[in-house]
Amino acid sequence: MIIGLTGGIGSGKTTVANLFLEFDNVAVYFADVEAKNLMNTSSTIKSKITKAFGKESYINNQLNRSFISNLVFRDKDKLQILNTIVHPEVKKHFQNFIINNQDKKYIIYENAILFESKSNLICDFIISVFVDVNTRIKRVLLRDKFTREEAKSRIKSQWLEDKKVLQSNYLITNYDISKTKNQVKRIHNILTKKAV
Ligand SMILES: CC(C)(COP(=O)(O)OP(=O)(O)OC[C@H]1O[C@@H](n2cnc3c(N)ncnc32)[C@H](O)[C@@H]1O)[C@@H](O)C(=O)NCCC(=O)NCCS
Ligand SMILES: Nc1ncnc2c1ncn2[C@@H]1O[C@H](COP(=O)(O)OP(=O)(O)OP(=O)(O)O)[C@@H](O)[C@H]1O
Repeated sequence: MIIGLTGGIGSGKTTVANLFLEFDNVAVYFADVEAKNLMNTSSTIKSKITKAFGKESYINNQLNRSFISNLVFRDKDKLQILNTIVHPEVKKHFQNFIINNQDKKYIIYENAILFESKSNLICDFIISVFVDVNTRIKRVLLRDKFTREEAKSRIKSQWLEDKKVLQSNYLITNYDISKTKNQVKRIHNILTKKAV
């Protein structure tokens, strides 16, 4: 059983995904982490990115993230090009992860842009993590070196939260972390029964 776990930047998906990782028999795939690894290791992705965005895309064989983010979060067409290069490879990589984790009760697929990349289509159920946009911006500014404008430009490149929540099966509101943990336990109990 594949469970999509999504939410906009700074909503707390990774925090929630790590809570699911504490249960036995649950595997978690962190799509953004794997995408970043693949962008540095896959020769297919590297040559396509270099062709699309130029040689400056890589420094010492590592993705030049500030260069790419300055391009793609200001220009929807460029973001679309990047997504078209990266996402098919992530999807292939995830298929292998599924094969290697067939013994698990269920697999959590954590992805900031689950709906935007149409990865919701491979999920049996979807969980959205939600906090209001001002809280998200505050948390992102605390966590990253982003400016407020950089955080906002990423938010603009993602779907509105309402649209995601309406298409989700479960909602986790992530303010007080102890309440978040209770919601995770409740959903885990439901999913464990469904997986039998
Ligand atoms: C564009 C890149 C190089 C910018 O790197 P940078 O270090 O500045 O930001 P970082 O990776 O920490 O991303 C911050 C947040 O931006 C959002 N974000 C990342 N990629 C995307 C995207 N393709 N579309 C919309 N939002 C995105 C996520 O909420 C993410 O947590 C990087 O985000 C990237 O490699 N993105 C492509 C991989 C991808 O699509 N990941 C999303 C899930 S597969
Ligand atoms: N309930 C909470 N209370 C306070 N801070 C929190 C809470 N949940 C998460 N955070 C913090 O908020 C920040 C964003 O959380 P997290 O990295 O889990 O979000 P995310 O949705 O995965 O973001 P991104 O899309 O950018 O990867 C982190 O610094 C995290 O420690």
